[in-house]
Amino acid sequence: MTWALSLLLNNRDALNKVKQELDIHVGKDRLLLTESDTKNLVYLQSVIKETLRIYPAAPLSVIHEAIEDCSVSGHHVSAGTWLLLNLQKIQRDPQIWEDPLEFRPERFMTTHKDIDVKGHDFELIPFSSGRRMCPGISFALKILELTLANVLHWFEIETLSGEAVDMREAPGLTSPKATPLEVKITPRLPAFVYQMAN
Ligand code: HEM
Repeated sequence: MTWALSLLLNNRDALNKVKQELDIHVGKDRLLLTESDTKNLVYLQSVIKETLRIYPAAPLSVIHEAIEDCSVSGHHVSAGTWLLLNLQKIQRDPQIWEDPLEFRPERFMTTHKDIDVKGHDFELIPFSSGRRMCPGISFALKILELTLANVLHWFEIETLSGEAVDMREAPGLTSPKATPLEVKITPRLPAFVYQMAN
């Protein structure tokens, strides 16, 4: 959530496209979005994929142990070896992704429109892949979509100083930001919509 909001604040064109999509598919006369709304928000879904590509919540997988001798890209791996996947490195690999550090949700509507995060496309595996991949994937994606969509529907969001968000990462198991994201929020919808919800 934090990285998605930070990326959108630093990429106002993308933020405006999300808002346009919300205006078209939800409108400004209703507050709460539900799951049936989010399926129409294809640009927002691309924003989430692109965020999980550049800033996967877990940059490294959990430790896996080879149960038998095997070979990975020509490297011999003995049974019992502990293996970690560097998911972030794969997802930022310039041999696979053009301008990998650029935030371009449009990739997932054009050149990479058939790539998803469900563990089948090995260039994008923020939830890892295979039998031990993240069991929380469906829950995480739904909650991300719903929360991000609702927050961006309800509020105009700006940085406090109007300056770009500091995108430095801190070391950690879960991709923390080096500095907290601080934003100012103001209502985006007409007052009666918030009053109806009380
Ligand atoms: C955007 C959100 C999330 C991301 C990107 C994510 C990513 C991951 C990754 C990469 C792994 C390691 C898998 C492997 O090494 O093969 C993992 C494991 C796991 N995740 Fe998630 N996760 C997320 C949210 C969640 C949620 C919401 C839950 C629970 C409700 C959850 C529960 C777990 C569990 C239990 C494991 C360990 C699975 C095992 O070792 O068998 N995750 N997750």
